[in-house]
Amino acid sequence: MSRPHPGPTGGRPTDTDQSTRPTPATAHDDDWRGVAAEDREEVDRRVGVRLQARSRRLLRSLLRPHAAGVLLALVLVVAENVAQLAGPLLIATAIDTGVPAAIAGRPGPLSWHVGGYLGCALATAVLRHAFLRLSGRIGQDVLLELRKRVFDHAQRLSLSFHESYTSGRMISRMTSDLDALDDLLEMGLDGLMSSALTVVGVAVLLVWLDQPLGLTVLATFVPLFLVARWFRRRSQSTYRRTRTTVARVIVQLTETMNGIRAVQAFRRERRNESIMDGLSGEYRAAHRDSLRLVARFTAVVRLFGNLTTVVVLAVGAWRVAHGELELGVLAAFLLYLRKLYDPLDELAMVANAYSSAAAALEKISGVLEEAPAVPEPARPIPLPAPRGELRFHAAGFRYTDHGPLVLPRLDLHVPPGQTVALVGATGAGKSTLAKLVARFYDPTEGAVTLDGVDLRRISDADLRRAVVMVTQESFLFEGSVADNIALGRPGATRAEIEAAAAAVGAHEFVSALPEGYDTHVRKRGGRLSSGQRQLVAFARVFLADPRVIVLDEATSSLDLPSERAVQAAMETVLAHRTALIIAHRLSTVLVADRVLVMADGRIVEDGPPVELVGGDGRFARLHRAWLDSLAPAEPSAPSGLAEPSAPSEPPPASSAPPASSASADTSGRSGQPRRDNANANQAAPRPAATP
Ligand SMILES: Nc1ncnc2c1ncn2[C@@H]1O[C@H](COP(=O)(O)OP(=O)(O)OP(=O)(O)O)[C@@H](O)[C@H]1O
Repeated sequence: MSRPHPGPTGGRPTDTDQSTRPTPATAHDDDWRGVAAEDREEVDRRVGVRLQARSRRLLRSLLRPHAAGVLLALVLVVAENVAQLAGPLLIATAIDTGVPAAIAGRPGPLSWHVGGYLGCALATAVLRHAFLRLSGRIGQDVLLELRKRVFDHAQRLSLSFHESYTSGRMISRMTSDLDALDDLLEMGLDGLMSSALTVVGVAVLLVWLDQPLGLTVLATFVPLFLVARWFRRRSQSTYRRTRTTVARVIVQLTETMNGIRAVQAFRRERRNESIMDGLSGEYRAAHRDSLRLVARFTAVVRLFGNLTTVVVLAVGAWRVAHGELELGVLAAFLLYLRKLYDPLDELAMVANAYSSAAAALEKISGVLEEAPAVPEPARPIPLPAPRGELRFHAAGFRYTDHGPLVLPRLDLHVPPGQTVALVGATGAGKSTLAKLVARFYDPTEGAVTLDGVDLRRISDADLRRAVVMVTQESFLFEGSVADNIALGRPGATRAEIEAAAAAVGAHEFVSALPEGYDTHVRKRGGRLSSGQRQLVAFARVFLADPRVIVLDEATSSLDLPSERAVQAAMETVLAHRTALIIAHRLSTVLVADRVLVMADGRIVEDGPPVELVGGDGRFARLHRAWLDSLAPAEPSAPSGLAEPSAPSEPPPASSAPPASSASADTSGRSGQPRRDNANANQAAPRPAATP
C-alpha cells in the first residue's frame, strides 16, 4: 500500500525502505501510483484496471471489519425480498383458486391467501427497517474510518507532498469525495442488494410461471447488458472528470479565502472571478455530461421495460384467449414485470452512484498510497539524551527529482551549544539548510547527523524532542493560550506552563488577558499581536526544551518594545542550546557565536561575526554597503551585492546586516569581543525595526 514511487510529490525511498524501492524496469509501471494519475481524465486500460483494483482493495479493507454485519444485512435483504416477491404469487393463486373456492362457498383458502399476503407485508416492513438501520450504521462506520485514515495519513505525509498537492485538493478528498462514497453507501447497499435480488428472483419466477413468456422477457436482458456496459465505460471517465473539476473549484476557493487580504489589496477580485467562472463552468459541464449519461441510460431501460410489457400483454392475452394460459398467471406475470423493471431503474441509479464513488475512491486511495518522503526508520537508533551536535556530510539537496541542486554537497559541523546565524541573499538556501536539520526533507545525497546519528535513523519522537523549528508564522492553533504553550510538552502542568511563559517574559501579558491563560486565542492566534504570538511560541519551545533550535527569526513587523521583548525571550530560549538562526536582524547576527554567509547553496564565509565584519569578505562588504546607503549624500552601495531594500530603510540581516546599529540593542549574550562597539552607540537606526 505504501510503496514509495518517484511521483510528483517528491516521495523518495530512503535507506530505511530499500527493499521496496522500485527498480528502473518498473518505473514506467508506477506512473499511476499515489496521486500521479489524479489529473488524468482519460487513462489507458492498464492504468484504469490498476486504479480500480486499488479502489476495490481499499473498499474491501474498509468493509472487512464489518463482514458479519454485511452478511446479516444480506440475509435481511434476501428475507425482505422473498416476503415481497411472495405477494404477487399469493394474488395469482388467490385469483385462480381462492376466489373460485370462495364463490363456491368455501372462504377458507381465500382467507389463507389474504392472511399470507398480510404477513408478507408486515415482514417486509420489519425486515426493511432492520436492514436500513444496519446498513446505515455500517455505511457511517466505514466513512468514519476512511475519514480518519485520510486525515491521519495526510498529517504524516511530508511537506513536499503538501506543497505540491495543496490544501484545496485535500479538502476536496475529505468532503466531496467522501460525500460521493456516502451516497453510494447510503443508497447503494440498499439499492444494489434489493434490486439485484429482486431482478434475479423475478427472473426465476417468470420462467417458472410460464417458460415461453419468461424466456422472452429474459431475452431482453442481452441488449440491456450491452447498454449497461456502455454506460459503465462512459461514466468512468465522466465521473473522473467531475471529481477532478470539483477539486479544482475547491482549490481555487481555498486559495482565494486563505489569501483574501492579498486579493483585496491587489484588487484581484475580477481575475479570481473569471478563474472561478471558468472552473465552475468546467465542473458544471462535467456534471451535466454525467447527468445526460444517466438520463440516456435510464430512458433506455424504461423503454425496454415498457416494450416488454406490451409484448407480454399481447402474447399473454392471445394465449389466454386460446386457453394456453390462465388469467391469474398473466396478471401475476404483468405484476412481476413491473417489479423487474422498477429495480432496473434503481440499478441504473446505483450504477450512477457507484461510478461517482469509484472515481472518488480512486483519488482517495491515491492519497493513501502516497508514502511519506521522510519516513520513520524501521529500526531507529535511540537518542535518549541528545547533546545537539550537528553535522552535514556532503549533503546535497534538490526539491524535485529533476529540479536544480539547491544545496550542492554541503559540509558543516556545529558543535553542541553553538549559536549559528545564517545570512545571505534571498534564495541563497538558508531555509533549505534549516529544513534539513528539522528533517522536513531528507538530503538527496550525503547525510545530516545529530550526535553522529543520521537523522533518517532517529525516530520521529526522539527527533521532535531533540530538534524544534520555530517559523516566522509562530502558528497558534485554536484553543487557549495555555493549550498553545502546552503543545511544546503535552501533559505539562499549569505551573510548568506558567513557568515557561515567565521565563520568556510572556507571563505578564498573558495574565492581563481577560481569562489569563485560559483566554481563547481565536483562529491562528488572531486575538494576539504578532509580538505576543512570538512570545507564546517561544514559551512553547522553552517548555519543549529541545537541544537544537532552528529559528526563522523575523521581527521586522514588530514595534520597538515588542521587538525588544522578543529579542530578550529569544536569548533565554537559545541559552545552552545548539541554535541555527536564519537571522533577519543584525542584533541576532552579532549575538551569534558564528555566522555562515550563504550564496547559491554554498557557505561562502564562516566565522565569528566580529571577525567577518572587520575583514573584507562578502559579509563586511554587505555591511559597508548598508552603511553607505544610510548616508544619502554619499555614493551609493557597490553593485554586485545583495541590495539593501531602500537607501533610507535598513535591510534585514539576511540581505545586508549593519553591525553598528545592532550592537546598540544586543545584550552581548555571546560574550564575543565587540570591535565595533564604538561605532555602535553613535549608529543609526535599528536594522529591522521602523527606519
Ligand atoms: N518548496 C520548494 N520547491 C522548489 N524550490 C524551492 C522550494 N523552496 C525553496 N526553493 C528554491 O530553493 C532555493 C533556496 O531557497 P531558500 O528558501 O532555502 O532560500 P532562503 O535563503 O531561505 O531565501 P529567503 O531569505 O528569501 O527565505 C531558491 O532558489 C528557491 O527558489
